[in-house]
Amino acid sequence: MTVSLEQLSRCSVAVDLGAARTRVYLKRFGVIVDAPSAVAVNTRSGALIAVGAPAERMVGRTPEHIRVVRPVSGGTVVDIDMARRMLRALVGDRIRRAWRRKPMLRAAVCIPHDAEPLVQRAAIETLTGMGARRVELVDSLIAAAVGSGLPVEEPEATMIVMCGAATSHVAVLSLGSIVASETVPVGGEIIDRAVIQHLRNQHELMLPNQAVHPLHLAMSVAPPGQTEAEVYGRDVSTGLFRTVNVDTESVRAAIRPPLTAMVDAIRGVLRQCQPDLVADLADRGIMLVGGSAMLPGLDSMLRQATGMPVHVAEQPAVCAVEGLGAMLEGRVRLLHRDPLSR
Ligand SMILES: Nc1ncnc2c1ncn2[C@@H]1O[C@H](COP(=O)(O)OP(=O)(O)OP(=O)(O)O)[C@@H](O)[C@H]1O
Repeated sequence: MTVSLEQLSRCSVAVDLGAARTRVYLKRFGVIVDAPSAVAVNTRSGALIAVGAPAERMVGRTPEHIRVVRPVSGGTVVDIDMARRMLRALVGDRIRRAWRRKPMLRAAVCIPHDAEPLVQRAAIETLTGMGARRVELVDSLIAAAVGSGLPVEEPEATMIVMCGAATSHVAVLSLGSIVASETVPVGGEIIDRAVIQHLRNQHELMLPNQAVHPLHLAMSVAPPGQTEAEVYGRDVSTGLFRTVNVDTESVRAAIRPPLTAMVDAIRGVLRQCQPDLVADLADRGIMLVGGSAMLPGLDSMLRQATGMPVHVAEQPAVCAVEGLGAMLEGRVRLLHRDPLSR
């Protein structure tokens, strides 16, 4: 997977198809889509009922003939037809009209660092099926590093930890390329499951999926000293609705075990690096990107476990698509002329 900045500057659309969210950047407009990667379908007629946020709100609330489908899993398009229908509905008229006017339209897509050829093919087919004549693939780690403002083109090591929904990637970059990397199957979904399990064990409460995010938010905005958050759910034995006050410290403790895999991956990547690179990283530290980077306390936990400075990107969730967009707009300069390679 190699693509030059010149090839990217000819693209007009950048797409990041994630397990949790789909993001689209339109040249000269910026991010025009940032929506859940979810589609609600009528299983009898095959008709699309809702896409994005309205489809996600239906999860767990659908009658038998409606199914909420997620066409992307772990950064891989698993249902190409549904992914195309979802993208078409999300981008709306703006891109569809541009696509019709300019049939030679090129698109750039973020692709997971370790993507197999079949995964690459699925991403390309999704976009060509929508009318793109050429699709450029860019490593999502490089795109996110650019989007988070890391000086990827410098002869200096930078470390990025991309915390997604299904997976997290740890990588060290230097001179526009990835020097060392590891992927762990830990992301927001596993963390949410650990929270749900904790409430079931400690409070005999079945927490609805939609209530996990407000709990994260309550933990992040809790004033110092306030250690409780109110959550609602279904009582395991009576089946009735009830609310409980949850000790946020115990929730933090419950999510620590899955996060240790992330720390192990950081250590593994450091072991693969030359001492000069590790010395750069000791100064510059780790940049956290991806939606799960917003998990309250993740940065301090990683700081404590690694002894390195840890920073969260300004807009961690959209770093990859913003970085790819910056490449399309020609806002990225590389000191060397090599293609952006893995
Ligand atoms: N404020 C927040 N606090 C904690 N977690 C959050 C927050 N906002 C989003 N998340 C989590 O971030 C995850 C989504 O991250 P992101 O948008 O980077 O995923 P994605 O790119 O779709 O996934 P992947 O890279 O795995 O394909 C979800 O699991 C969500 O629960």
